[in-house]
Amino acid sequence: MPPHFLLTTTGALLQRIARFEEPANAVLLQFLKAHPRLGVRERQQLGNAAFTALRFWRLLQYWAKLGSTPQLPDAQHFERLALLSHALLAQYPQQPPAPAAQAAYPAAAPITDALARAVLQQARDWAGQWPQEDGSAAAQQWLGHCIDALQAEGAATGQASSLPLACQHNLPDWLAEKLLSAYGTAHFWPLMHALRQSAPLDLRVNLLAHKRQIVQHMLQEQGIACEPTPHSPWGLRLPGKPSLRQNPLMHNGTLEVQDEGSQLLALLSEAKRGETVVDFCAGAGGKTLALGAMMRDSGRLYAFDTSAHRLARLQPRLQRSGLHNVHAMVLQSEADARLQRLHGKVDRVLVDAPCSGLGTLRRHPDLAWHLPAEEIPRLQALQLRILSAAAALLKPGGHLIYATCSLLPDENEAVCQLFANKRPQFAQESWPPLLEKHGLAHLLPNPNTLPGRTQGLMLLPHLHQTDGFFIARWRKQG
Ligand SMILES: C[S@@+](CC[C@H](N)C(=O)[O-])C[C@H]1O[C@@H](n2cnc3c(N)ncnc32)[C@H](O)[C@@H]1O
Repeated sequence: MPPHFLLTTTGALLQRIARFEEPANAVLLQFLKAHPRLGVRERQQLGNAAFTALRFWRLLQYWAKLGSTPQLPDAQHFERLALLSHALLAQYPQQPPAPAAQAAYPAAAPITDALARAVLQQARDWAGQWPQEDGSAAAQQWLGHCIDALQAEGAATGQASSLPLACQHNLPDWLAEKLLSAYGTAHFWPLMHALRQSAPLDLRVNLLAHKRQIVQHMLQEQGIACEPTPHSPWGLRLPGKPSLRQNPLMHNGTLEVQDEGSQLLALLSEAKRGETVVDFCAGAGGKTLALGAMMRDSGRLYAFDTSAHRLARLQPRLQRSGLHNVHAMVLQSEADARLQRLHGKVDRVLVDAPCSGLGTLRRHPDLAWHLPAEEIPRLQALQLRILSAAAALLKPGGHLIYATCSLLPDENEAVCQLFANKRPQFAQESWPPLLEKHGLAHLLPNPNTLPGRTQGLMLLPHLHQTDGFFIARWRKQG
């Protein structure tokens, strides 16, 4: 049972996160700094409970408010959320089903009434053990009311999951509607299951340093359990998510933290030795480093971004990586006049475009609440502008790779379509042969089951155990 002070502390943290002014990760870090007396285990429990609350935000709000008129004072409301999130944490499976495969996630709402009852009962049992002055009786009464409501609803509907839809998808309505129409129920619910779990810790082995197998042994010798990632030839997955901050393999550039989907995106851009390659939206350089290793530190690799702050974070990583072929440049905008020098000269351009980031909801469950629906058309226009500017750099026969970590067709297929309408000289490359070449043909889901996915490759947490990524490729005709 979490001690009562941990529940009040979790409540205080949730109250800050719920302003949705800053990313939850940043709020958590500030909060932990301000509470130096918390032990290692308590810090971990606090973080896990806060992120669980964010993953089940609407469900927990619904339960916390049930039977409470007038509205509860804030502190009490957030303490209720805290109690429920700790109970959910104890009851909801944190790991993906094994073997993690499409069929393993049911195409049904994640919270069955049986699971809901177990969570509420767990919370009630804990509240029953509190001293009276901590509000034991009131909490038990409220939770009893929630259990009765669940039972009544279940009896009325006769469904395995009788909770309101919003309590099942836990997303803003506009977003749930968009995803449901993009993926259909057959994929929407398995996706919702997968997005409710925390992402694994994936590392990319820098092949300029060592082979993956050797690094796997090195980690295992340090007592760190790891296994090769299912799809990327460079990846290691660490199920226990140990802290690697002090690990020499991170300090000497042998390992970089990188989701397997992001590794695949670099792999499928197929950068080669001696080429001129541009990473147009390089950010802190996650893909740049992988591209540089693929090019074996030869040719020229340009890392562009409009954010000096993000690009600055690439520098120490570059030094560790052993790469010397990278030229970083902060752009004024995608229309920066200095880009003209490269027009028609580049073999390959990767556009890892700024996007809603919804494919990373496992790691950043609060993203959905920071994102206004009106942001999507703005992003789409920016994505199209960047893609068009990037296309101008390519020589005939060159390859353009467009990627987002968004789950929304508006930022993916729609952008490809708009680009294709403007630039008929760019021929879309077909995925099956490309994937086959890399032994990755299994990444393509049956196109009949994923509606409208004709333009790109979609990596999805419930199908591939990666963050959500969209990737499209074109070849500039000569
Ligand atoms: C998805 S992030 C890139 C992540 C990066 N590739 C990595 O692997 O770490 C998108 C990046 O696009 C940058 N960006 C935004 N507007 C841009 C523009 N007009 N031109 C180039 N980059 C831009 C952002 O600063 C951000 O770093």
